[in-house]
Amino acid sequence: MLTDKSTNPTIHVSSETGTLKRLLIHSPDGGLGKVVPSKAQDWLFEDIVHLDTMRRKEYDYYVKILLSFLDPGKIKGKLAQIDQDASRSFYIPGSENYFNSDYVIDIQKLLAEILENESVRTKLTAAICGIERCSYRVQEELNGYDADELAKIFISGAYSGEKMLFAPLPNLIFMRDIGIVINNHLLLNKPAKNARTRESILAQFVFFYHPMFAHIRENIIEIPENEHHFLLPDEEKASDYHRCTLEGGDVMMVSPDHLLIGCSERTSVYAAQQVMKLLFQKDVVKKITIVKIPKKRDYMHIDTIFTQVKKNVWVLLGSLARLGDEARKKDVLHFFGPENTNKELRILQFVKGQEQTPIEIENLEDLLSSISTEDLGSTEKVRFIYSGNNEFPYGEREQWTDSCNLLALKDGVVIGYDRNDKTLEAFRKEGFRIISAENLLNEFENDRLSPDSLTDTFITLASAELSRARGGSHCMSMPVLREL
Ligand SMILES: NC(=O)NCCC[C@H](N)C(=O)O
Repeated sequence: MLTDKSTNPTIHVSSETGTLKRLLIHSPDGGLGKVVPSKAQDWLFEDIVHLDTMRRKEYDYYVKILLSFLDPGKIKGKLAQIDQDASRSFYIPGSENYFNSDYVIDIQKLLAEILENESVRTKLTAAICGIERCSYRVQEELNGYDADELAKIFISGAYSGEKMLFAPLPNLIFMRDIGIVINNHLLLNKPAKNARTRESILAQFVFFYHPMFAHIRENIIEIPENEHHFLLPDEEKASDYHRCTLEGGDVMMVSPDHLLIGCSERTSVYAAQQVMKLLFQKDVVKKITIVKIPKKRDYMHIDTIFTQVKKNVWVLLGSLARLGDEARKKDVLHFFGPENTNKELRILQFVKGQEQTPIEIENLEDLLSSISTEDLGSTEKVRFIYSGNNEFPYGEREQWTDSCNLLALKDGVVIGYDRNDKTLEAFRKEGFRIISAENLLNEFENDRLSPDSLTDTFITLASAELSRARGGSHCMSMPVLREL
């Protein structure tokens, strides 16, 4: 494995809760403030958002917490000064006071860096202008912009004078979905929704051209389209068995040998099969579990239904798990229900070399327990925390606002939204400290707590605006380096 100056790898992820060392993010850019009601749904937002509130009161805290854990020198002792700056220049790539961390990295910064290279700039500008149907003259004009400005235009869709050129990319804040690190390989996505196509082209260029990924270039995996794709009638093309789409929220690296892939509204069975074939061929993992969830906007990706909190602790949506199955079976007439009502979630596990004889796993809890005990070797009792404390109707309500979508900064220390009261109550009952990002930052600043000594903690993030974008902390992160 290639490394940076030290002997440590720069890209490697083989668990969901090992101490996070480096990740990609994207702070909400001007494009989010330009979503109009008539396009909100097409652009995969449920509502328009108030950009300034989303930044200052919500996302900026996410960044400050990430820096406190991953690159404390950038923030320690400077909190008051950062908070006083009305221009927020600390958070804006390319600005004078930008935090410019090598560990908490905004993709906009990497994009600007690759655009310094003339040949890359020309190619990427042509690619973007092609999909956005820009005239040749616009293409020439764009080529003349400096790298920082061009990166901003490609992401926000607007010139700095605010004039719009093409649609914004409001979903780029959900970095998880554009690619996923699997051990020392990087799997690129194939977005299911048109609104996310430009994101994946930008990501492709960043991963293939930025020096940060140069040593793993051979390890970048792109999923091949069905070779007969262009010959198929449109309705067949759309079927799950021919459509080739995959988004990062459906891929979870749970242990060095074991990968989960969700088949969902966004990730097709065909793409999952292709990924399985490639990863087994390249010997990247030994076991792949396919978790098929209902194709429903509410669920979107598997990371909206469950995430890992600690080696032996998971948060999940009860109605799709064993509890939900048991409740449905109590309904005496379930037997006559439409096919699949009684089995909304199916799990098949494939082991390399025995792909023809997969094992069906009965329910989510059984799968997650086996990951904790067999894959991760946890000897402690496996615990499940249910969305909304599994009380009707809070389980579904809080799942919709990302109660199950948590990012682990280290084993047992997670960050998630503050609005899911019943889920937080359930965490408290399981012995977790609940503390707001703002209070925790003050505790760090005054040396009353430290990231290293923190255990079993749920850090809450204000979420009135962020949750309208339909994703949580897990979705907003793309880990590239974690300890085991
Ligand atoms: N991994 C995730 O679940 N990502 C959330 C993506 C939300 C975004 N508005 C979308 O619909 O694609």
